[in-house]
Amino acid sequence: MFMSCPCGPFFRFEKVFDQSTKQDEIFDNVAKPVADNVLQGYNGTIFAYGQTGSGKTFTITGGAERYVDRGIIPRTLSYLFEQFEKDGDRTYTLHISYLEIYNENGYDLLDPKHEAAKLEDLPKVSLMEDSDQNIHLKNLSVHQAASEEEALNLLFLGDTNRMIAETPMNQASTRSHCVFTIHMTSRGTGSATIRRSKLHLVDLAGSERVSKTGATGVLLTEAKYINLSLHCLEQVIIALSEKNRQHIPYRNSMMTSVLRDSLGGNCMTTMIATCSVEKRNVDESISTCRFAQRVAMIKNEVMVNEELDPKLMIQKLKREIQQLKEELAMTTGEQRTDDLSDEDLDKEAVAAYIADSDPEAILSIGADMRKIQACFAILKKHILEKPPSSHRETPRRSPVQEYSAPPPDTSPYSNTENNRLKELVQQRDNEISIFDFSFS
Ligand SMILES: Nc1ncnc2c1ncn2[C@@H]1O[C@H](COP(=O)(O)OP(=O)(O)OP(=O)(O)O)[C@@H](O)[C@H]1O
Repeated sequence: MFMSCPCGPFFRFEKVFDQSTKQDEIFDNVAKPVADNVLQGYNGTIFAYGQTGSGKTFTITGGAERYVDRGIIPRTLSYLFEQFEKDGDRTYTLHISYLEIYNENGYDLLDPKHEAAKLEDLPKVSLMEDSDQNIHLKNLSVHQAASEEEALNLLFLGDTNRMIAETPMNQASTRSHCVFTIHMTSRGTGSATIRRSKLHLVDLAGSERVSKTGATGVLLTEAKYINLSLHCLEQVIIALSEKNRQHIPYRNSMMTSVLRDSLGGNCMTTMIATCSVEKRNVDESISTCRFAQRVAMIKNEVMVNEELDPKLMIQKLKREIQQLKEELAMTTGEQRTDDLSDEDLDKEAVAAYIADSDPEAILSIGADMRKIQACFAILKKHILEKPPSSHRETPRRSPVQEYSAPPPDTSPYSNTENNRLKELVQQRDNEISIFDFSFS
């Protein structure tokens, strides 16, 4: 679709919606494809950008008066729960967080103790970066919603907490950025793999230039912060749309830090540019279109976010070990415990082997990982206890004289098969230790 004015620049967009467009059409065209991808395990972001009063909040949250005016957030929640019901093969869990960024400070809109309180009373959210440069939001609460109703109640709580201030431009203007995030996890029945995806639904503050708002005092400060953060957003967008650009200035504002993944990361991002059709706002509308055009040039690479559930993995490995032990007992004809008793290993034969200076001496202990490990332990202890200078030469003895040959293999399986099974048991044991260690 194209958008142009007779005398001005020419823009090309994926789709253009006019004033008569209804909310269900916006949802079907814009939000539903993103929600479908989130259900598949991809991250998604939808953000609305445009000047004050152009319809960002109406598009993202909706109008409060009529049910048909519900915006993208309530419709997406409703759609997701509908899909959870339909999909009998997977179990879904949904959590919600709601962040407001006002004058470069983050606030948790879902703190139940502070309903309708002053914004400054809400818990302050700060940014933390881990060693892998992932951004974490400290103090932002995340709430589970088990049904559409619970999710809508959270949205309502957050919206009640949103800061509303009056400016000459608009009587109910949002002077902050709001990020409503749906965190979703899902697991296929009996599978140890979990999918985690996130959907950010973002309502940015008005993008108009400070001079146009006629603001002074606190409102001027707000406008400056808004302009600054939108400027930072613009800088990030420009950097991302330039080929071979090394440094992307995400850290310059809280908004770009939070949306780091959505802009140029592992995320399917959709921007809705809201424009006023009034003649006096034409400059702002052109500036919004220019920004949208730049955003459209960014190419993100996305992947499904899948990981192994450590608890289920441990259970699975333990089951596998038990089965392997049973199989091993069948092939060797002996029930083996994890511990090695004194009778199991001929320690004297091991000591004689260590003392034997014949480089070709052989120690036969059978194909038993427990015995092999015990021999290594004895050998190590011996090396650590005896300094090299104290080694004494021992008379050469023939290994044939000293040790009897291993018993013939009478089992229906070969030694190679037994060894393979024992090694598998050992390998699984090691994997469990790693998992136990990681989650202890
Ligand atoms: N498509 C629409 N249909 C009907 N009313 C609309 C539509 N879009 C916006 N409005 C109305 O216009 C007014 C301003 O819209 P809205 O609050 O969504 O603007 P905004 O871009 O979010 O402004 P701000 O930047 O100040 O938050 C509201 O009263 C809203 O109900």
